[in-house]
Amino acid sequence: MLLTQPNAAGGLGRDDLVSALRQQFTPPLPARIGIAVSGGGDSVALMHLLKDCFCDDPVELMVATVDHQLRPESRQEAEEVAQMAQQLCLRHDILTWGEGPEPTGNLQDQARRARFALLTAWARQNGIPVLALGHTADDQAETVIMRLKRAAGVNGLAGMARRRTQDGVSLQRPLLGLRRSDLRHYLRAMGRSWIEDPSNEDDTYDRIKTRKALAVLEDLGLTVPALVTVAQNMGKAQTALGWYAFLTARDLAEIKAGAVVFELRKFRTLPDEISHRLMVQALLWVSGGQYAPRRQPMIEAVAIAQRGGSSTLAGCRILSHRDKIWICREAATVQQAAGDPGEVWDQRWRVFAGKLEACEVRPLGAAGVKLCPDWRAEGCPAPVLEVTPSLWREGNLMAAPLAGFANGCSAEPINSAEEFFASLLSH
Ligand SMILES: Nc1ncnc2c1ncn2[C@@H]1O[C@H](COP(=O)(O)OP(=O)(O)OP(=O)(O)O)[C@@H](O)[C@H]1O
Repeated sequence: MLLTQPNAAGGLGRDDLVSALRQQFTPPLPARIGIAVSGGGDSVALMHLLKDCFCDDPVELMVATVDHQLRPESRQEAEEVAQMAQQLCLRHDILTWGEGPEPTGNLQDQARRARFALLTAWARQNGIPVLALGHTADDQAETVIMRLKRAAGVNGLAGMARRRTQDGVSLQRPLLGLRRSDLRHYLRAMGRSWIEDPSNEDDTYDRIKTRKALAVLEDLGLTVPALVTVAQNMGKAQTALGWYAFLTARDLAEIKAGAVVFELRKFRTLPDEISHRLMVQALLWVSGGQYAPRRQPMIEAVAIAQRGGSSTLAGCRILSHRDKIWICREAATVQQAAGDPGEVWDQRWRVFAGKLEACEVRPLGAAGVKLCPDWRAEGCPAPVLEVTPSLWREGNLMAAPLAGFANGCSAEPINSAEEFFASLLSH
């Protein structure tokens, strides 16, 4: 829903905004809601409106600001937000980025990823299940334009999700149906201040250029509400495609020895959009990665697999073997993985050593597979077993639970098969 009707004063009134926001939180209400406030107008408005929204409910609001330390004034701005929160009697924390190694590459992207990591870690530490972000309809429209520029598909054009889960925290964007101008109008009317980030005028940023271009496009009728509607329509198409991909996976996919396995004959006949979705989620599930590989390498990898060939992508090996396609870990990525029994190994397995003592968990490797006389009985190609965990003592293979040599040991996957299937519904 996009609220646009102005009141007599030219913008949505406080009550309209509070009621629009309240509708975004359906019962049961969480006991705590975290609010990510940069100090900009949107997130400051979010903080004030949420305070009004939940004044009669047993919901504790807590605020956090990330200090990226990328501008000299960032600390002071974070402290200003702390004061704003204090005036509303809300607890506020400053989370500082930059204590790790010097970032390289795309700084904006890294700052964004670091911000989400810091905010979700803060939420988890404080028992906060829901974290509210201040993205508005204008941000959504800008996102759609920026993704059009990258020739995005359905998922990209669906824009930012109203809700998504990251690291066990529900990230929500309750202002996504509201206009930036209405929020500024509200803040001014209530005599509230916010911080104007000077980079919001900096044309070297894509987003700022897009914001200015949108003002021109409005004259052509390519308005924020129209772009938000496109995002909503694409969101519905995304849900439908996710559902179709899920049902397809139930029909042609299985999980074996930590690998995702597709029936080649059925996989070949799928529409591109569906084979692509299955492959992306298989790669993410196997590698534990968070971001889908780029579109072109993905298209090539799917085409190779459909022709019965093999390739590597995103830390995984895509292997066609007889009538199946196997997506398993790439040997080079696990070669050095070593750990103790009981610990998480390669972020995906936990190996239990039974009565065996003084063993180390390592990949089985090609040499290890040859030491397992019954490996063929497992029905997996050797490269799939090579990257599974096994137990070693002083250079001797003691157990390979996934290659027919359990020796009283077992290996449990950290991510369940159901998580693979469910991931198709949410992407
Ligand atoms: N440094 C930060 N600390 C906490 N939350 C942040 C920070 N930067 C961004 N956010 C969150 O992400 C949302 C969108 O970020 P974006 O960079 O588009 O906003 P902004 O221009 O910094 O400010 P605003 O959205 O508040 O006007 C913000 O509304 C806020 O909820």
